[in-house]
Amino acid sequence: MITSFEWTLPRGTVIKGKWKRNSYRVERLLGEGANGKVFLVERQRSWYAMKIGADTVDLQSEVNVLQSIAKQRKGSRAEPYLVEVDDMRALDGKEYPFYIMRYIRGATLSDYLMKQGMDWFPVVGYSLLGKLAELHDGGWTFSDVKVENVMVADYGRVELVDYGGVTAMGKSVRQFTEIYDRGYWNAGSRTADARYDLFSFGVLCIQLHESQRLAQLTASLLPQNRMPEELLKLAHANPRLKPLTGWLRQALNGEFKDAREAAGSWRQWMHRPGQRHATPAPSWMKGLFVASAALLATTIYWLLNS
Ligand SMILES: Nc1ncnc2c1ncn2[C@@H]1O[C@H](COP(=O)(O)OP(=O)(O)OP(=O)(O)O)[C@@H](O)[C@H]1O
Repeated sequence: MITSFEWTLPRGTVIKGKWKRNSYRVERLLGEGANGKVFLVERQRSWYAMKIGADTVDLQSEVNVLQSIAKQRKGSRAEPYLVEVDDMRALDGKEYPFYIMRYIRGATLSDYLMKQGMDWFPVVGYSLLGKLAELHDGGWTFSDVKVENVMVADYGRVELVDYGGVTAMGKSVRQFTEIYDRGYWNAGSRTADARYDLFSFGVLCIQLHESQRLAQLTASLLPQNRMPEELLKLAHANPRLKPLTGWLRQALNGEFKDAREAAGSWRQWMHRPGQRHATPAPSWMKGLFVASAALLATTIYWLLNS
């Protein structure tokens, strides 16, 4: 595996693309991984995310996928994800490829749930299934579904990041993370299909609720004993996941036809009697409530005094 480069870009650094000549001002590092570093950058008062690649070939294949997805979505009203592709020269004198993408203003999945509460898990899960279904409709699998690659914006709206693993259906999955991988759990091949992502989604649900036990399990199991049944035991022992065991069994055993069917079944689970719903009021509504209460108090005070 190619590891990321060592240097970083201090706040205020201006990056000028070698070919397109557009300039971007660095605000801060958003994250980094095996394929490169992602910075928050500004250009003409708009924020973007800039991914600088450690390896030209890897970044190019990610860009190719993003370009194909963009072509398929041409005409859609959604803001494009891929904005620009270029090269830059770093202080070490070497050239690095980069691409500019839409900045996703949100928290990572685990941070979001930690802050907003686990009652948001069903909503977020449903939104993620919808995102996967959209990608599958275009003939792609995300392939590297994992907690780190899911960001959540307001009201539980999910965005996927890191398109480095996206694979055309029927091809071999190239980028995956062991514990989320169907092959690792002896539950099927590494051929990209909708069920591959649904399997990883199932592991993600367990990872969010039982990360420690899942880590212990993977450390203790012999490779031949890794089976979906072991994952389901973890789910069954968790009070929040227990009611979802039936759904998880279908996802982990590849029994859903596609992500839409899985999402439909998830929705039924969400709306089953007794399920707690996350329906917090939007912040503007809370603000409005506070303002009205203050206005009422002032009016009463004024009436009493006049
Ligand atoms: N468009 C974006 N908007 C906001 N944050 C982003 C965006 N893209 C990436 N990030 C942040 O940067 C982190 C690293 O990005 P990314 O996963 O693409 O890098 P990577 O090198 O491919 O990582 P990995 O080793 O997981 O493959 C993400 O986990 C996320 O926190």
